[in-house]
Amino acid sequence: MQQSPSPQVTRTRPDEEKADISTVPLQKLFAQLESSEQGLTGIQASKHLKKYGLNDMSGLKHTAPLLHFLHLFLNPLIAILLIASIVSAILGDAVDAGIIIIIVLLSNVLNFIQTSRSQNAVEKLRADVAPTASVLRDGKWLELARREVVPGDIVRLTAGDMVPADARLIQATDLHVQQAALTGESFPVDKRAVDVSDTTENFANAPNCVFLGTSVVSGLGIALVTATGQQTAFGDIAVRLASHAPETEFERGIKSFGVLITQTVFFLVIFIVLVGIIGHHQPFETVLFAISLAVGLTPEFLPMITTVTLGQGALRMAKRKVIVKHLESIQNFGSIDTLCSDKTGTLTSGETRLEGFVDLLAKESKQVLLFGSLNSAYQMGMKSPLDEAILSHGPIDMNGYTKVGEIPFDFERRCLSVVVQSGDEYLIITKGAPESVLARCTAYEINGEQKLFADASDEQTAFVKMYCDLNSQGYRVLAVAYRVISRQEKYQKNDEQSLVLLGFLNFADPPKEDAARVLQTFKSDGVQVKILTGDNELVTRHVCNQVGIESTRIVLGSELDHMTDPALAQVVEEANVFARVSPSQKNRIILALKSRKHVVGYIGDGINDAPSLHAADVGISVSTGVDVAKDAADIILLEQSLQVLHDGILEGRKAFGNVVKYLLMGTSSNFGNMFSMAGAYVFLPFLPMLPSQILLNTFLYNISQVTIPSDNVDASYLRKPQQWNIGLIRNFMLFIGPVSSIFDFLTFFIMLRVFNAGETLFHTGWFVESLATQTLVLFVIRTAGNPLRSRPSLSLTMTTLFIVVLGFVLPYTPMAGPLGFMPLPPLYFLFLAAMIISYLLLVEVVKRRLMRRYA
Ligand SMILES: Nc1ncnc2c1ncn2[C@@H]1O[C@H](COP(=O)(O)OP(=O)(O)OP(=O)(O)O)[C@@H](O)[C@H]1O
Ligand SMILES: [Mg+2]
Repeated sequence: MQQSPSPQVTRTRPDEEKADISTVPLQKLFAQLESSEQGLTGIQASKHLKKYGLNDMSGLKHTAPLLHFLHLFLNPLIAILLIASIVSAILGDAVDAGIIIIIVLLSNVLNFIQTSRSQNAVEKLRADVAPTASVLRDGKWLELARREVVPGDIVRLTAGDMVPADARLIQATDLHVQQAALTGESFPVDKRAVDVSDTTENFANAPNCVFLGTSVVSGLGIALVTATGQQTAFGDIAVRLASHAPETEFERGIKSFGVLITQTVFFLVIFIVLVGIIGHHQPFETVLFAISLAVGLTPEFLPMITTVTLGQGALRMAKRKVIVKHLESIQNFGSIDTLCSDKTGTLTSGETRLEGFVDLLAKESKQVLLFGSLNSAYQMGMKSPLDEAILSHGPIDMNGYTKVGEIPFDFERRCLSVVVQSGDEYLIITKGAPESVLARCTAYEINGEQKLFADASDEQTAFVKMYCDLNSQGYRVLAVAYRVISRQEKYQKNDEQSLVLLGFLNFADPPKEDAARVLQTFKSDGVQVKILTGDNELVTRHVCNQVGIESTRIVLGSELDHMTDPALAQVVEEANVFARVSPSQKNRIILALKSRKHVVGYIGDGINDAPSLHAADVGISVSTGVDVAKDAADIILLEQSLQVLHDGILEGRKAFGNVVKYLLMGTSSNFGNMFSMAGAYVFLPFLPMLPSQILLNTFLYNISQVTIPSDNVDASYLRKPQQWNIGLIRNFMLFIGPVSSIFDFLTFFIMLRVFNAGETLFHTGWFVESLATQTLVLFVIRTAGNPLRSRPSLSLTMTTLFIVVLGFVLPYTPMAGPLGFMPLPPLYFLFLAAMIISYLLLVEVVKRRLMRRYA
């Protein structure tokens, strides 16, 4: 942390009697503070942790892995199936029941292991970017995970931090806190370590308390934590803020898919039970058959496959320096078609250099540099790249000036002031965007001589021209102004008036070398980039020209204020560059883009970016960004680079592509199979497949799918943003399902007529056929193009072929007896080969049509 010069610290002993404001008795906490200035000891801290729980909204509740596992058996279908098998075992058919139970167990074990493995891996990644707090423990300042903060801890607050818990200030220096989330007031509120007797009225405004859910805009504070997690005063608001944005298209899609399947399962079960009652079947057998079919139909591995695919995507992204905070956001990440970005640090290097400090005659001026430096050095907000540039310009003698006050920067005013004492005089020194500063000036100073601006003065026009010329050459410009002010308890925004304009600071912030090239790759991959910057239009245009962003039309923040939402929606479609926009205007632009059905990504690293990071479909921040921004983001880049972001987006598309493959498989081939089964049940004198065989079939099929997350995705698929397409999935079910049924019925016919099959031969023949067609069709469905041109991953090929071969050899193994199989006549395999080939060809034809329609 950067130590600010001469912080004037006010220090008060808190009065415990009067300020009992939290759920934890303050007396006790302060007593501990008295006894040591060391913070809590590790032992005390862990005691408190046990007592008050983790500092997050979930409290200490952590479901044990065993519970997770058992949860898998709570699925009603699985529960009924298990009960039914136990009954069946008691009634006599112990072998069959045993097989069913074993398969269910194996399925759940596989499911559980896969899911928890990828969840753990993702959890680890997330821990690396988890928010931290600066906490005093055993006399040392530590960066601890924010959830480990406990009541009684002493925490340190600096600009850009999120307040980690409810706390009472012990020390504060020019501390300003943004608590819009609590009070709606967007201008930072100042906080002091004072004693207050009455804290009951308008609690959030208590000047000596800071709250979870707020953030530090400027200044320093040291505070004693009084409440954490669910015990915090405004915890519920914080929960709402932290809680994830509305569910994504993908999550909605998965849900509606689930509903579709449940309905189908429901009707299928009723259908079979009815047929069973009317027809010739034993009731118990019927029930077991119906339930096995239902289990076969439900894509029970769907959550697992989604988690594993997204999890592997997250790991691959991490290798490319992109950390995903919420797995679900990967899908949105791959769907981004519009990327909104700020300018500094993303397009430009962010290593801003101070190039000039001039008076109003455009001559180099030591006073402009001195006043600029005083302002930058004494302000305790986030040091912007502009401040860093001023401070790294070289040593400046600031002796004789002590700081007495500050009016922090905000993105609406675009300027900031410090008040310094020099001798008996107090000066307010303001620096900021030239138009903002000029608007607050009534005079100007040349060669030490002050003159008032006349109304509509020529001088004013001349000064405007001065900075505009610099801007057009690509320089960023700040104006510096000052005036003599009286000693006041507190300085406020309206003290920034009647200022005297002194001169300008100009900065170079050249574009990144690879920016133009990377922007081109975004374009060719279907992502349009829009620039939303707080900087002015001249500088912005200059940078845009250099990196090849079309900027004939630059929309200004001031124009936005006069636009209705529908008009804005039109404008955001056409314009690529928005300059001098405030945080709330950035937010409006994003909402407007969303209203036009764009999937919007927003990348930003500042306090001012937090609202937009929330509003966008995917908020992207950088590991060096402020806590507030990282908190609001879904994705964190370990390097502020558009290239990294681009790579990440492609990984996101890949993960999404693989989840969709699984769904298409589940809805088409698997679904068709189960359907044929129900159909066969109507006319066959025996069950078309035994319940245990159905489950084995599904289990093996599922195993073949477990490697889908590792599969390659076609380059053509990665070339454009991908969106959830329930229409495609539904039509796959409606068209590809029946295609597989055609071949199933053909198999039935041949089994019965050509091979005169009895029950066991029939079961065996169909088992082998259905397993082979069901799994091999993956090679067709996994690509929108020609399957021979698209290479599947090695592991996917291996598992799929292994399962097919396993199906072929099972009837010849000792397992055949218990499973109810018998060897097949050799002629059958000839027939099977013909079937498989024509099936795959037919699916290919239908697939092409469907894919083209939904492309
Ligand atoms: N520390 C500062 N002191 C004075 N003025 C500042 C400071 N930081 C920013 N400004 C003014 O506020 C304007 C907006 O800030 P800034 O450029 O950081 O906004 P932004 O929206 O984050 O844009 P970007 O990141 O694209 O540059 C700047 O152009 C500058 O005029
Ligand atoms: Mg910025």
